[in-house]
Amino acid sequence: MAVTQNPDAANLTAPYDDQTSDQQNSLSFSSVKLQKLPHLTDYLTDLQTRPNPLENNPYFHPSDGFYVTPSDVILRQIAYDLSGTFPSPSPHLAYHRGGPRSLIYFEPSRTRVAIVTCGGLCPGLNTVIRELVVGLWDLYGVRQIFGITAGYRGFYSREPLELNPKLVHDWHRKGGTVLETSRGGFDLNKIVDAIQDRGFNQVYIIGGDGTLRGAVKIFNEIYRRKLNVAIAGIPKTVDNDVGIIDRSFGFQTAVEMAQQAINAANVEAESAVNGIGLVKLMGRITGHIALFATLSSRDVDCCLIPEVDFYLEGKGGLFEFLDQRLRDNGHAVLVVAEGAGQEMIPRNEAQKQDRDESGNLVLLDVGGWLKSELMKWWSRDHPNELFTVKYIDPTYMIRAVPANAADSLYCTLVAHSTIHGVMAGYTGFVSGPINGNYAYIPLEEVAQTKNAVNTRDHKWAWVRSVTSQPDFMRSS
Ligand SMILES: Nc1ncnc2c1ncn2[C@@H]1O[C@H](COP(=O)(O)OP(=O)(O)OP(=O)(O)O)[C@@H](O)[C@H]1O
Ligand SMILES: O=P(O)(O)OC[C@H]1O[C@](O)(CO)[C@@H](O)[C@@H]1O
Ligand SMILES: [Mg+2]
Repeated sequence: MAVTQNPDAANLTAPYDDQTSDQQNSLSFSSVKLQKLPHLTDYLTDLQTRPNPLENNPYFHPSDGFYVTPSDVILRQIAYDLSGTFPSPSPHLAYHRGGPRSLIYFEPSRTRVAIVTCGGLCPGLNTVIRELVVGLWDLYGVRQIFGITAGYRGFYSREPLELNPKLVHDWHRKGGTVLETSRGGFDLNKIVDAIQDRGFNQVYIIGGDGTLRGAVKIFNEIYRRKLNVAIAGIPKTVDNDVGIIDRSFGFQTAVEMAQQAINAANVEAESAVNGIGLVKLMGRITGHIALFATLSSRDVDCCLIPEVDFYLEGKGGLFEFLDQRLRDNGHAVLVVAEGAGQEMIPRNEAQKQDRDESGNLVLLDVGGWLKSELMKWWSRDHPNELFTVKYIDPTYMIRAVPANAADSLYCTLVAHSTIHGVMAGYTGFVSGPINGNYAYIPLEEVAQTKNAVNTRDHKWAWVRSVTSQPDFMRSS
């Protein structure tokens, strides 16, 4: 078999820095910049290729166009203003399209796989693990597949769990992760030593922003040691705080689960005199769950997220708004993301330092604080009127469930897309949907990019239009 260099490197990664502004404003192939993807051949130049075994799989009949080539790309941006009023990004960023390649860089019988889950739970974790195992086994004939238990620390402190399709066949029905997860315990050298000692040559790391930052370090160390080991990240973020990809698996399930809490809050509020239903939803630094749950509910009067400052008292404040809603409707429903309003809640010195095992700041309970402030406000301003606040905190109920149908489909596609990329020799990458199409994105780029709610785009305007809530801009 011929010795092959990374086919993408030579042809498609030319710099496009020196364009004129006219060229920058027009979308042509010459103004598209393909994001370079690390490949094992970047540092192991004599790797052999072999035909994709799907070629001989009795259930597959690869037709023309079945295999994805290095020139198949997904554009990052799909909305453009052709009048040129707003500058379009230049160059137009593109990523390699996910999918099977005609040549692969791994001999299936010598492939040894590790799969690990880290960070908080997310609906669909078990489905992704299941699909990785079944996909590697059925599509590529890989037989040595192991689960690393208890997150990153499991690499060096636990025996790997051998996985096969029979063992994982019903895992998609279970919430959580059968492999178990944890926070903290990231010891780079011990992890890479364990990967080397146990002979793993493909490592699939499923986790959120922290996990992906750890995966970048693992990839860099593997690169430094020049090991024939591919590292792939699969973004898992129920909060949807990881950038570039459309969203994570599990996010839609969490939004759907949140409806039960909002419905209950609405029933309680409607059934009381001057009733307020208050729901706190997950969202440490981003308010996507609260935002999407609000948009899909129609019963929410006000949505508070970390990206939008708010205040309680005075003109244009939350209390004035709620006073009016209670006068108009007799009840109101408030949805608050857990990371909202944190700077308004008094913190003692110990609470200022309080971090979880991974170093994430431990948040104070914004729902409990809001309830108590609401009660104080009402008894001060309306001492003789009935008032009720029913506070619902569904916390883990929105994430400790199996994925819904849409998220399950996502889990299958992301698992298979990642397997195809790894078998093709890509490493240090993440697979995820960009504008609905699965793409391969450099791990480092994803790990560095946060996905905050853009309060200047249409989604936040939709929230304002369904709730008619204040913008909390103080008039001077
Ligand atoms: N900057 C970092 N470098 C190396 N490892 C990290 C880094 N940040 C976090 N980790 C490790 O990644 C793992 C998961 O991190 P974390 O608990 O922050 O969850 P996460 O992946 O961000 O998921 P989520 O935000 O959904 O809970 C932990 O083992 C943690 O030690
Ligand atoms: O209690 P745990 O497991 O640390 O997880 C809580 C955090 O995890 C997240 O769900 C992110 O995964 C946050 O929304 C939440 O603050
Ligand atoms: Mg995180």
